[in-house]
Amino acid sequence: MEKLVIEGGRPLQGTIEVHGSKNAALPILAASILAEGTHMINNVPNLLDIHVMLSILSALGCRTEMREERVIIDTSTVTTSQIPEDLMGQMRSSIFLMGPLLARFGRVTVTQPGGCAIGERKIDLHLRGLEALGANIQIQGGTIHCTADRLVGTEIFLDLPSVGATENILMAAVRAEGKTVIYNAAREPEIEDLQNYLNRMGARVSGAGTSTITVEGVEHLTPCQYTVIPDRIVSGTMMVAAAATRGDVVLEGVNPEHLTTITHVLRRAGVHIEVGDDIMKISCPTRTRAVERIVTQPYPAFPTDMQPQMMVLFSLSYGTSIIKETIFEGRFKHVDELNRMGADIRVDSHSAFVRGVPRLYGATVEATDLRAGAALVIAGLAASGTTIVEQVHHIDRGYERIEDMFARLGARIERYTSSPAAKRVSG
Ligand SMILES: CC(=O)N[C@H]1[C@@H](OP(=O)(O)OP(=O)(O)OC[C@H]2O[C@@H](n3ccc(=O)[nH]c3=O)[C@H](O)[C@@H]2O)O[C@H](CO)[C@@H](O)[C@@H]1O
Ligand SMILES: C=C(OP(=O)(O)O)C(=O)O
Repeated sequence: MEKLVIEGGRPLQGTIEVHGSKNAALPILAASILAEGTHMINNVPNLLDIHVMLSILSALGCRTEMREERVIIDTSTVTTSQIPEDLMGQMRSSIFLMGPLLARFGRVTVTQPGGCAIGERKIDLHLRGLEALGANIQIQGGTIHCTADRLVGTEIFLDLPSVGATENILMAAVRAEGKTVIYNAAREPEIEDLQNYLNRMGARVSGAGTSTITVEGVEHLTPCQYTVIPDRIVSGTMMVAAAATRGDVVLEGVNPEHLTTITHVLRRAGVHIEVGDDIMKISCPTRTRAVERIVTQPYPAFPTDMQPQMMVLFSLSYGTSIIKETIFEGRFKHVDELNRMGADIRVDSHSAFVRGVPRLYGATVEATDLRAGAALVIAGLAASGTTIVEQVHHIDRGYERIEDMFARLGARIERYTSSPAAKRVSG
């Protein structure tokens, strides 16, 4: 069990480069199955979820190798289209293998995916989309058997713009016969990145980034080299951390277009933000002010993956802010932990009422999921005294050694493996 120990109260200062996007890299790695041969994917972050995806690809028979931020995958040696249950359960993104395996081999067997415990997270839209393309789906106990002699393009209307369902259906449709149109598709930048990778391999996809995606099926795809986009949630987390500690931070290698909503909310709170082509400067010399109300919604609205982190900033702002969470019904688990650090947050149904306090205080808190964990780290950086964040493995799913990232900006943060004697020190 690892924990982070943070001595708070130091403004973050300096320059840092943001790593590649987890949520773009995961479906892209899964999509490599669609084309037989050797793929080279660059700017892949060194994260727990990425290693789980590589383990799944290896279990299927692929040869995989990760060197620094480059992944090489040879998909010509696949021997099975059944994903081991223990790997399926380690993350939500294991479900991304369904579409590609079905499209290439005509069959796939999976169990329920794992992932952050932030809500029910059904997969009905994934399954219905694959069925619409011609798949036969049998569910026995917890196992889902999916087969198809052929996939045929069709019109699919998603009841809600699910990111994962859009990506899964898209990956199956690229090798279906004829034309598929996905209506009410999710519009996240990671879907556009997947479209670009698929098209680089010879697919004919258009419309990603809008709510209608059109796919003209092709028989064959060719492996290629591709570079993943920067992680907009890691970028946003660093922006909020800079603001909450009243620091002065430059982020390099970011895509400011993907951060428009977060930038807008931070500016309303009084944070200074300068924007260049792939660089952003965040400074916050004085205490921020409340933002009356934000609502998490599908892109381009405010992202649910930034809700816990923004709650920390609001906890320290003048006045009362309201945050409404509309995507995941169980994504307020960080509230109790923040209140233990001196925050004043009350949850009523899907809304959190955040009354700003002048100061947070160090405490021992538990990361219940990935972004809740990131929020607690920010709270610890801004708080007076010592904060211990437990269950760090959740944070490692989405941030490349978060303690190193913040230590480079002057934070006092250390990771302990089992006992303080076995600590690894940063900063
Ligand atoms: C790896 C990845 O990219 N993860 C992101 C992806 O997750 P993920 O793809 O799982 O999120 P979805 O967009 O699918 O989920 C949105 C909502 O749709 C519901 N739903 C989804 C699928 C389905 O078949 N049935 C159904 O009811 C979910 O329970 C949730 O309430 O988008 C989320 C919403 O932006 C982000 O928080 C996650 O970081
Ligand atoms: C919820 C997240 O990831 P996942 O969908 O992989 O659980 C996240 O990245 O915040």
